Amino acid sequence: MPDMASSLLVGRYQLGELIGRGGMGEVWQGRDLRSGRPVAVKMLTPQVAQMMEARERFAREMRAAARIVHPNVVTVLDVGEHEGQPFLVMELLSGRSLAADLAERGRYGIVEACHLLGQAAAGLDAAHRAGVVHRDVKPANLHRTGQGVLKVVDFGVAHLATEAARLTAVGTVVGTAAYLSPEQIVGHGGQPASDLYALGCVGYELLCGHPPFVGSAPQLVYKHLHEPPVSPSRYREDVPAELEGLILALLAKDPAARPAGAGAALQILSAFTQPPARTAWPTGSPVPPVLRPGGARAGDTALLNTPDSGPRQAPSEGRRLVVPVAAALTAITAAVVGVSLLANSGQPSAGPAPSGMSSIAASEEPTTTPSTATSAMLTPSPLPAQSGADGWLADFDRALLAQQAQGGIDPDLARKVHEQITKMAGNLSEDKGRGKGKGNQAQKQMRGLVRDLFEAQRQGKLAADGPLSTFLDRSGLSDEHDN
Ligand SMILES: Nc1ncnc2c1ncn2[C@@H]1O[C@H](COP(=O)(O)OP(=O)(O)OP(=O)(O)O)[C@@H](O)[C@H]1O
Repeated sequence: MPDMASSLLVGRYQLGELIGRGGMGEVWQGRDLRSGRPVAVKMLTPQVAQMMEARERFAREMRAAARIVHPNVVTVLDVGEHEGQPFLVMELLSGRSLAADLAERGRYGIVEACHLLGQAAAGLDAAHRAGVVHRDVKPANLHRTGQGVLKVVDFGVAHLATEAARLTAVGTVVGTAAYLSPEQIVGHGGQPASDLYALGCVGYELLCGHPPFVGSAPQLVYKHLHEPPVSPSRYREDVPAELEGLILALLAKDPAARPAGAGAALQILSAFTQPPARTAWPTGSPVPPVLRPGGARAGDTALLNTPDSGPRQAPSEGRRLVVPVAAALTAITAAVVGVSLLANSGQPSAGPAPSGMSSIAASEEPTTTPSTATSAMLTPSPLPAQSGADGWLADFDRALLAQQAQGGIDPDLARKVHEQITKMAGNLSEDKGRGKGKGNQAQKQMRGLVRDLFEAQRQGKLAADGPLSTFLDRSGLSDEHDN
């Protein structure tokens, strides 16, 4: 590959240092001279470019990827060609990939693994809802930023080489084939369920320190197709049975037997994570977070209090799951059915919204700003580091998804809130890139959104119990709202 250092792409993107190399190309630090924004630029190798069935397809996939605006998905900013070499421009991430993290740490504690996996599931859920399938979910494509936010990267790039080519290409096969679903191996991949299988492989690796199947490429192919995975609890006995059930369900050979969607997986994972670490409003607001009287806190329960104190002895061969996979699947299905029933019945809606109701809860179309009348009740304070707000929004969205999976929120309201969150995340990301934070405006929007949800709670559109309601209570804004 030609040395691209200091190159100027399409008169706009100035390349700096090389960040790293992968099978498809190189990733460079860069700067968008038009906006001044620091960016990451992925240059595809000429070989990969030649393997592309059509350049229009690459551009089409990248445009699709650019539509996914979510705190757990890297933002794609632009796509182009430099002297015949395709490139894509992304937000520049701090931190490192989970692959690099895993290489150093070996494996994760239960709560941390679920937290990371939950973020990956949230990002994939957003992509699938936007009609985009990743096709190459693996630790190298899950980036953990310096602020601890996980971002799914490399959407839509995997199609550039066919699965068959990737299976035979020396050097690329082992890393990728370890996460390849059975249906991708036989050439029927490219559906959301394939991403769920790969997510299961990643979850397994986070918990056990290695993916479910290891070996040479032909061995991996055989095992993915025919061999049942060894239960994670055989490698570490502190894996809760329900979590093990989820991982094994994700690894089902038959795509139809996997959880119905990434959102369903997220719901199960949420049960194992600490109450979000950043549920407190990220402003350093003088108002302390409101904790529910008697509410459980991270580490209070034996279930959550699972410090990872290094390798443990494998439990005996005879160990059985306390909750079998079928039960976990039933729980997942029930959650999903619950959501669709809710959508049909329109519950828990409490009838038409009164005219003075907030924009989100009452209007058909989502709006970017909350109604000013009640926003004025909340006193905005300056936003902190925008990275803090990123994480807060990611937690917010996870809590929303978990609440939705429980059927505790009006589906229409959930959709609008999700749109608001993704819009705010996009605004924050853009502001950060331009180096000029619209902190006050973003903060106003977030406060307005919280206020709208308290209003929705009063109207019966949001259940008072559940992950989102707990998140709101702990936002530290509830007593501002009550005043
Ligand atoms: N937007 C980004 N900001 C910062 N670093 C990034 C970004 N995207 C990718 N990287 C990093 O660049 C390096 C190379 O990434 P790349 O996607 O080319 O390779 P890979 O994912 O390791 O392998 P492959 O492309 O074969 O799947 C990795 O270390 C990755 O973490």
